[in-house]
Amino acid sequence: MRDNRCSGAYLKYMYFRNTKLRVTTAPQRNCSLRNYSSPPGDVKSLQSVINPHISRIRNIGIMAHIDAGKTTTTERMLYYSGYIRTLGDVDDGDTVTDFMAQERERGITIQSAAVTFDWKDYRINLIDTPGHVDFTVEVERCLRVLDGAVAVFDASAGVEAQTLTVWRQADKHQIPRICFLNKMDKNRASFTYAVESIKQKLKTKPLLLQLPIGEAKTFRGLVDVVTKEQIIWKPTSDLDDGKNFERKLLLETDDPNLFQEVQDARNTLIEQVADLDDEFAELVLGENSENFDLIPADKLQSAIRRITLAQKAVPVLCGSALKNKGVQPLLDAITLYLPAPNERSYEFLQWYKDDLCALAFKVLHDKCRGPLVFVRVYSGSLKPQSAVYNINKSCTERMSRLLLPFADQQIEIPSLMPGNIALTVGLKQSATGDTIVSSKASAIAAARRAGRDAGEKKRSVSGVDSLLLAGVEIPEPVFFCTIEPPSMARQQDLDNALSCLQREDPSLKVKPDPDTGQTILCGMGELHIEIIHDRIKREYGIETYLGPLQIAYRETILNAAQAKDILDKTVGDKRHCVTAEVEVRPRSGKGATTKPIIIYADNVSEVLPKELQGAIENGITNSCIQGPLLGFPVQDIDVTVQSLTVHPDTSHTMVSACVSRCMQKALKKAGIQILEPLMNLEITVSEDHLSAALADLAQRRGNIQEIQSRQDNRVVVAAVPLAEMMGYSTVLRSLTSGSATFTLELASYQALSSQEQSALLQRRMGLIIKINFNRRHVTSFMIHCGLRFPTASRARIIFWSPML
Ligand SMILES: Nc1nc2c(ncn2[C@@H]2O[C@H](COP(=O)(O)OP(=O)(O)OP(=O)(O)O)[C@@H](O)[C@H]2O)c(=O)[nH]1
Repeated sequence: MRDNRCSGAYLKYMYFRNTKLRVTTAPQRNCSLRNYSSPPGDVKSLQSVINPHISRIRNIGIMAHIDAGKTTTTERMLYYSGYIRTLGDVDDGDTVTDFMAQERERGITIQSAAVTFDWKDYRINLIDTPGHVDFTVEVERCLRVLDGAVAVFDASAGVEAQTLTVWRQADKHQIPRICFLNKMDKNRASFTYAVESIKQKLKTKPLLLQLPIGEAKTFRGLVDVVTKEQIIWKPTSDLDDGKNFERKLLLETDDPNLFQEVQDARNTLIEQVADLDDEFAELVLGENSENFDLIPADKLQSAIRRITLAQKAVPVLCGSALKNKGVQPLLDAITLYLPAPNERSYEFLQWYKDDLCALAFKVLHDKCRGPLVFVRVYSGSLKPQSAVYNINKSCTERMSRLLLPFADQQIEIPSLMPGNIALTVGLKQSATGDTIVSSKASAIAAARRAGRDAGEKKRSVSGVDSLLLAGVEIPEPVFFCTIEPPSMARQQDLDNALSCLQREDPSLKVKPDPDTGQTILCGMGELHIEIIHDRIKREYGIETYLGPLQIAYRETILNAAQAKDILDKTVGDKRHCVTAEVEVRPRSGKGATTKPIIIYADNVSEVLPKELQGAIENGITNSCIQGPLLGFPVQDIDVTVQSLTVHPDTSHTMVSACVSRCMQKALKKAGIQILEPLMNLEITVSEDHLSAALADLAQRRGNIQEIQSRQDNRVVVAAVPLAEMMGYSTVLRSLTSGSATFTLELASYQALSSQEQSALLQRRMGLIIKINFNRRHVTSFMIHCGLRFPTASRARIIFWSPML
């Protein structure tokens, strides 16, 4: 029976043979306490539980389009490995990895969850990642520290929009992968269709290691193409949990058609592998050239492993996680074909030798223990009660404890060796993407080695910069809205809550509105902002008010322009005097970057000290954060600093201020064009509802690019301005009786037409009106109109609105 206690902090004890480990649970999470049993009986000692040999570790992620079955597959893995005694279900909201209240209520994964378990003689550190496009950053930061991944597909849908995104992310981090065609039990599930779509859309070479026995309702098992064994799941009398299956050689007499199919599939696999692996090709061309049946399964498996690690092809398996079929062979394949941490090559490891080098990749906030920082150790070891040095923050921090993660529960451990992932307690400064080493001296020594290396290779790597493990690029948010506490007295609490949430979620941006002083929340999508709002209420007990969701437009310039500015100010007894002259030009080519490219005229660069250059660049960058027309970031501009004269006593702050003012003048002169986010939209809709969906798209300035067939459904691929997509899910649901699904992803920024631009300007600027309100009226007025109010001065409000 499942224990559903929720509440404050508690401790329980886990026994590894005779050693008792303390297990703690994050207190603030609304969780159902799961029944974790002790690890499998063949674990020899505590040491082998905590830090298995590196070759026996698999750090893997589960990634896919939304609803492909990642969490269901993960839950089965935990069950078969013995870490949970009862199977949870996404639809019942009781899986181990979806432990946040919002995840359980909505049946979707929002944050990645790490679990550690053993399968046969291997330690698997697994991260279940979200599939919704609003949480793509969450996927990427996990991929950054993983050595391999399982891409899960809905076998009735093949490759879907978000699969492409996560596949590209895995390509970027060069992660070897296995494909798992899930939902083989579903109506319209098709192994052939899914494989074909992997070939076509992911442009990869699938290696079919299994064939399904039956499809949709008749799906009952698999054939292992490598060993020619059939695997059939047999329900026991009262429990069909998938633990009971039979593996035996497939004989021609069992099923002559299937036998022939498997024979052909094995021959094709051998030819494919021989094409991609020279060592195996020699074997095939030598003594076994006449009869492929004689090629030993282990030789074929080793070659498939080499090919997978080199990312020349991807093994494909299939099953139905929900119907408890195919997960144990998937676990075997993870240990067989995905790399151990020491099989991945990282250039930086040679600079650290045996010193500690770790990457912080995720932060969780625990109300009692403070920030819990997830780290992956690449070299050296981590020990509790020790000091570590954060290279990004240039600070030394003390780590008090080390914990192994089991979703929302953790086990305290005495050390962490290379290749492993764990949680640290006590690191207050470290954030996602920070590189952690043992001491400042160790960082300097590694920087020296890296510098020597760079010199030998004639590359320019500047000292400590080369030591930073690449973090994760955080895309600019596309939505924003104001957020208000219920009363001024709770503003500080709200600020604290937001800063904790920001550390957990680097894609969440919080900034003050320079006009009104209000807090602005910027996020990756409607769902993202909704979840943050909900978390503030549940986890921090603050009922906040959100302004209407607005689009994060961009600004750019139409022409080149020059401007000159003189700043002459005396502060105290010091005279600060700067004269700056800049030219701005639109950048050709599509970059969509808000970072201006800065060039110096020869007469400036010749005499420019480094600190002064920093001040100039600060001024230029700051002026691009808020464009001159509507205050949106300015993108795609080149800047030339044509001249600069600075009085000897002038502070760098004054230089920045003067350059920034000069830039604002130049930008205004150059003429501003507003750019709006253009989204890639993919709608999967039945033939019956296709015309309704297309007619609606036409009214949303949608540009339909392609209509594809996906089994019995149609997939509409279109580009639509984000401004037209507010509340689209409700409209699409009513148009298609809830049968259609869609994904939306930022494609680019496009220029607004002059009419659209002036309509936007009117909407946003309107009239300047002064009103006197008391506090209660302000709040209710704000909810109804969603206008922009200054938090600081409640009584006298100045805002812009065309409505009044
Ligand atoms: N028919 C069928 N349904 C499945 C299977 N696996 C999962 N499902 C269902 O698909 C839905 C989504 O499952 P999840 O495991 O939450 O999928 P997910 O990929 O983790 O979803 P997100 O994390 O929200 O992207 C649930 O209703 C599951 O019950 C399967 O093998 N067959």
